[in-house]
Amino acid sequence: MSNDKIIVALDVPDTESAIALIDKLESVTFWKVGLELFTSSGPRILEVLKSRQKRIFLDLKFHDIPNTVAGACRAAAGYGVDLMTIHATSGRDALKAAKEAVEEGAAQAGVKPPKLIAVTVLTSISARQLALDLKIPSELPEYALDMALMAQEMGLDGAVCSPQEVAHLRQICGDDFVLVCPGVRPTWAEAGDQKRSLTPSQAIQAGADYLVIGRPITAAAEPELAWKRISQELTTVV
Ligand SMILES: O=c1ccn([C@@H]2O[C@H](COP(=O)(O)O)[C@@H](O)[C@H]2O)c(=O)[nH]1
Repeated sequence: MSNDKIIVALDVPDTESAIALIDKLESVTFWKVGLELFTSSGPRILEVLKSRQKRIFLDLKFHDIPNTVAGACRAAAGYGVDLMTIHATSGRDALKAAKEAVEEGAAQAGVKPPKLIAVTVLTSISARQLALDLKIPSELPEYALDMALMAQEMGLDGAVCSPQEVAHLRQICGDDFVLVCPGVRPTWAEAGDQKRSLTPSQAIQAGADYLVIGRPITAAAEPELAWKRISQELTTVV
């Protein structure tokens, strides 16, 4: 089991902290740039990663009307990243417009189009919160599946889901649909704000293509050791 299935979340406040971490964790091949770092650093951080031949998940989780998400996706696809996100709850029209815009933006920039994947239900939301706070009447696993199926129908390449739903989504959405799981926690790590977790080996065994792991590595006293422990755990997965 190769450790290129692990995407490390570069959730740090600025470019300098990001570079320090990238250089410390040399054997990480796939990094996620999210809202915090992209807001502070802008596209510069993507150039840093590309200059080191890293793969990039640009996780900006767009959520807006079709015209606005399409504009954002067109621009972001031009950066030459590998994966991008939109919230499935943007709706059918927005998902379709976003997918078309990704293809256009990449073609205009002369780069390979990134895979566009839809966030189903944030992994920080519990079943209770989905019902009581968000007033969604469906059971959480069914709702996550419905969001993934809508994204698939609109031509998206995959979905973000918690490790607890990934087996079900894999079974229904098929092997070609990219399934990316955050909310992954080794037994020795704190859950923090994640509500629907499994361990790295459980998540891969359940059918995840990629795991997104941040704080268990990046906030560890020794990030290299944490990364090694997780990589080692995955070598046991058959
Ligand atoms: O449902 C989602 C979607 C995205 N994320 C992102 O993944 C990482 C997880 O970081 P940890 O430190 O391992 O909790 C983070 O960047 C989130 O923005 C998610 O957690 N859940």
